[in-house]
Amino acid sequence: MSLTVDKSLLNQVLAIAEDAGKAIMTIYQQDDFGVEVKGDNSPLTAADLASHETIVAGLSKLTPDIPILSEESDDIDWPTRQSWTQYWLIDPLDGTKEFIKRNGEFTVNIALVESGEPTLGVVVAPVLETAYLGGKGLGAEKVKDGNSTTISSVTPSQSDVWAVVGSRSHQSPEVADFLTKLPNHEMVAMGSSLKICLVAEGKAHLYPRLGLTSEWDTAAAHAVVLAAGAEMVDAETRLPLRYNQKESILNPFFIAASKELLTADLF
Ligand SMILES: Nc1ncnc2c1ncn2[C@@H]1O[C@H](COP(=O)(O)O)[C@@H](OP(=O)(O)O)[C@H]1O
Ligand SMILES: [Mg+2]
Repeated sequence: MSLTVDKSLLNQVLAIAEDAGKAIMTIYQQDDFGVEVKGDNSPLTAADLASHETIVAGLSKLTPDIPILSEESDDIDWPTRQSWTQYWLIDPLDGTKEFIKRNGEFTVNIALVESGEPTLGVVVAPVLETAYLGGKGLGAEKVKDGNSTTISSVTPSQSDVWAVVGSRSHQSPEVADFLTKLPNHEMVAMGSSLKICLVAEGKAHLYPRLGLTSEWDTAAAHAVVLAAGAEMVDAETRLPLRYNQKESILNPFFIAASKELLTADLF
């Protein structure tokens, strides 16, 4: 069965992501949630797992034939993944470090990837009560307090101070070096996929991620930013970021910005 990306599918996926957000909030509100350290040294909480279970149950019911790759069930070999033309790529709790710090800057990410391209994405920030949605041919929107607004990326004019967004918990020397080459700019620190969403809604002009991420960290917000008129490119080749093209699940270093800014050859 092949899925059609439409408004109805987007809303059904939003409902699943919101349910996952509720499961996370039940744990967020507890005085003491346990934190484990995973094999890759990253933190894991009961909230990551509760969100994972909720999303897998919801998507399996919605689309029983479409495979799911989650940060919390990533043990699927490359020959199997390589055969997928359509799959759900999810990060049940992106920004686990921000969750543990209780600063609200974490998200639930659900993306549909088709032939390497993220064609539908939902990013929910449960504490901020905000959702970002986007789909190919559907545009991008932000839903806050039940109100939906259309969002689009913005290109800075020559006199604008560029708003550049970067990770709150994972800085890199490469980003520090990159910033020295930019025109007048200010840096905003933010956790999780919210950085890409800030580019999608025009609150940030540029997000240089010159550090490691995995494909589930970016796919959902990537679909939103594409629908908002921006792009995410490999920082070296400047080609659009693609998914499920290789055995490693790691993304190359990348840059997110409006298409116009990326083609202006200013950095
Ligand atoms: N060295 C590394 N290798 C792979 N992914 C990394 C990484 N350092 C950070 N990340 C990813 O960056 C995400 C957090 O992004 P940010 O720093 O922008 O808030 C983490 O998501 P999780 O919180 O889902 O594990 C983690 O997957
Ligand atoms: Mg993540």
